[in-house]
Amino acid sequence: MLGFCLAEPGDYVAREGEPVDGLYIILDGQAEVSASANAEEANRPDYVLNKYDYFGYGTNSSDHQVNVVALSKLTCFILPNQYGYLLQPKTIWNAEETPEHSLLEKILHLEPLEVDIFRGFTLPEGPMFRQVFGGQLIGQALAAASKTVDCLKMVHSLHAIFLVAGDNNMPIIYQVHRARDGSSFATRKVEAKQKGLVIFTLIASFQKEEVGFEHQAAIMPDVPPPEQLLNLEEIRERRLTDPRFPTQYRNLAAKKKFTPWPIEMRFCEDSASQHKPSLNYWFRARGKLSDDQALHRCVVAYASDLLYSGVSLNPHREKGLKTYSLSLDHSIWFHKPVKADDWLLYVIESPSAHGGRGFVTGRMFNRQGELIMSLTQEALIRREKTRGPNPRPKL
Ligand SMILES: CCCCC/C=C\C/C=C\CCCCCCCC(=O)SCCNC(=O)CCNC(=O)[C@H](O)C(C)(C)COP(=O)(O)OP(=O)(O)OC[C@H]1O[C@@H](n2cnc3c(N)ncnc32)[C@H](O)[C@@H]1OP(=O)(O)O
Repeated sequence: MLGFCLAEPGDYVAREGEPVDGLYIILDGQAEVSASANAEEANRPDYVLNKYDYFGYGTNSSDHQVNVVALSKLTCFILPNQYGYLLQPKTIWNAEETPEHSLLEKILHLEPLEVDIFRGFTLPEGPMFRQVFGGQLIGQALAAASKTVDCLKMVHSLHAIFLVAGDNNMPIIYQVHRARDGSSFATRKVEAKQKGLVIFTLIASFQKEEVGFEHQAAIMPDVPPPEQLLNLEEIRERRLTDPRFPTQYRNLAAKKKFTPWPIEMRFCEDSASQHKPSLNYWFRARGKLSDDQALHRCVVAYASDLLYSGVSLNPHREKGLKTYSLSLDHSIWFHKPVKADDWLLYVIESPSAHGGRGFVTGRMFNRQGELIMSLTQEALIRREKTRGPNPRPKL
């Protein structure tokens, strides 16, 4: 528990050699630090601690190295040792390969190259498409922007444009431009480059927590809870073993290289509703994510592009149809804090498809029915041109 310490003049607040039990912050009064009498320390002058000075947790030793004695009536706030981690500088993702850590932290990990310049990679363990996955660009660019913003400010909106298909086989350089740092808001522009060419841009706005007007008009649809639904891998498993599918189809499907996505998804409707221009599914990050809101926002941003624009193709799906689809732009508004390793319901609708472009809107709710995020995207949706193997990225 957090606590306070009240001391009278002459009281010892810390004694040399006794275990450090927390970080003490002086809220009122003065205290004197007196060094021990050993030879080396004896020459060190005593000094006085004033309001907002602190001592205790964070020194290199688990025992006090000095005495701290109240010079006047003293009030200290105590942050116990178990909360010391709050004072540690946090990376917004963890690249360490611990089995329980989410692959997403590795995917979103960036190497700092220079001030405001970072390098990201496309990992073979992650979902791989013919070009760099749009969600990866959004997540990594947001991670780069977040690293340059005061940690009290959180992203509340972002707008991204996909200019050129990225090459999975080369690193991506993220250059952050600090557009503005205000007292409540900060704005960042990020350019993602490969071979010197800008392939993607992001503009993101960050805000300090603020109390204000509140309402929520959006209502979470009534859908089964995730525990009652199958995930993508289970659906695939069923298809492989379901005798109603032709053996040839099952054999082909079994031969296809299959890498589970770092995002687990559970679909609320069965395949009969696949022709509706809408889709509801629960999703969450696989594995454990570090407790860092900036990271959780990067993770949902990443996940938000996985099964999204495809919904605008739903009414047009027919046997043998091969489509060519690419995200063109993507916007997100974060209304409330998000926990990406807990279930979120993604409610997607496509109000329009026209002129080779499909438009989708999305809302994400947490299990309590709170609207956490709103999203929009436009994507190129065409019939696939018949041609040779996958076209090479245009870099
Ligand atoms: C309910 C249960 C559901 C279960 C679902 C289960 C599984 C689902 C499985 C998978 C889903 C995966 C979903 C992943 C979604 C991923 C979304 C993305 O990540 S998209 C990546 C991000 N976006 C981009 O990279 C776009 C970057 N921008 C561009 O590439 C360009 O700006 C452009 C949009 C292409 C426009 O460029 P340009 O003006 O030059 O356009 P062109 O029309 O000239 O085309 C250029 C070039 O594109 C190729 N192309 C175009 N049209 C077609 C087509 N119809 N067929 C094939 N290829 C096409 C082609 O190379 C063109 O070059 P060329 O002129 O030589 O023909």
